[in-house]
Amino acid sequence: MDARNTTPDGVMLAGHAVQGAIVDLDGTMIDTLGDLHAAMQRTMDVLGLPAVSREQVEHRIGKGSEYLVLQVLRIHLPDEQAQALYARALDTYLQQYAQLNGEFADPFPGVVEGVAALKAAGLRLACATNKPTGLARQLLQIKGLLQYFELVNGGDAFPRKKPDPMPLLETCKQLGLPPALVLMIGDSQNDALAARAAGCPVALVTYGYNHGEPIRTADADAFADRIGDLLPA
Ligand SMILES: O=C(O)COP(=O)(O)O
Ligand SMILES: [Mg+2]
Repeated sequence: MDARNTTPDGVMLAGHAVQGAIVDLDGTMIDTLGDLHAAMQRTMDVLGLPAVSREQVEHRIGKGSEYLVLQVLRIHLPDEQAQALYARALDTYLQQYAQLNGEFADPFPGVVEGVAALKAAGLRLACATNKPTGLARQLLQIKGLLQYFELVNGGDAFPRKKPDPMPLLETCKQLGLPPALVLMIGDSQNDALAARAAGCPVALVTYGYNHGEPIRTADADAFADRIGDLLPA
């Protein structure tokens, strides 16, 4: 640990002395819009439904695959028909996604260096995403990020997803750290709400997907243009 940036309680990040960080995946570490759009478009093709735009997908990222698929169906279909098609659409989407995972996705600028710097500063790192765990682990591995994380918990890891605090509380338990000592780093108000409810400090990156809303409207302890900016210079 760099002595300038540390206190007896941990590393100073976003105004809090912390010993660990939980990092979100989509929109925070990796720009997955290309993957999610391609998987969703292929799903629409299989189902014989009209095209879906990148923006329509972008505004529905962050609450898990189930939410994305149902909300995209609802763009074109009345609710009853969307519900009736949902199980088949989700199944198709997950199959299509598994076939292209990582092909149209890349880490955002500064992410690999930033995550490495958090680790080098002595922080315990976990990833908590609403994406299914298997796809998340595979994507982090492909992009050279898996090695930095002790734990990866996806949207299927617990009964409830972010913005519920459960994934963060359970991840803190697995790390063996109290939530107040674990910084949540995310890109959406989902992450901020989950963190506040769990009692974790929270920092938000400014470049991700926030359901089409300006990110600075979310309640956070810090905002960062790059993950590495969270660490004192
Ligand atoms: O909506 C998803 O599938 C993933 O979103 P997250 O990685 O930002 O939690
Ligand atoms: Mg996200």
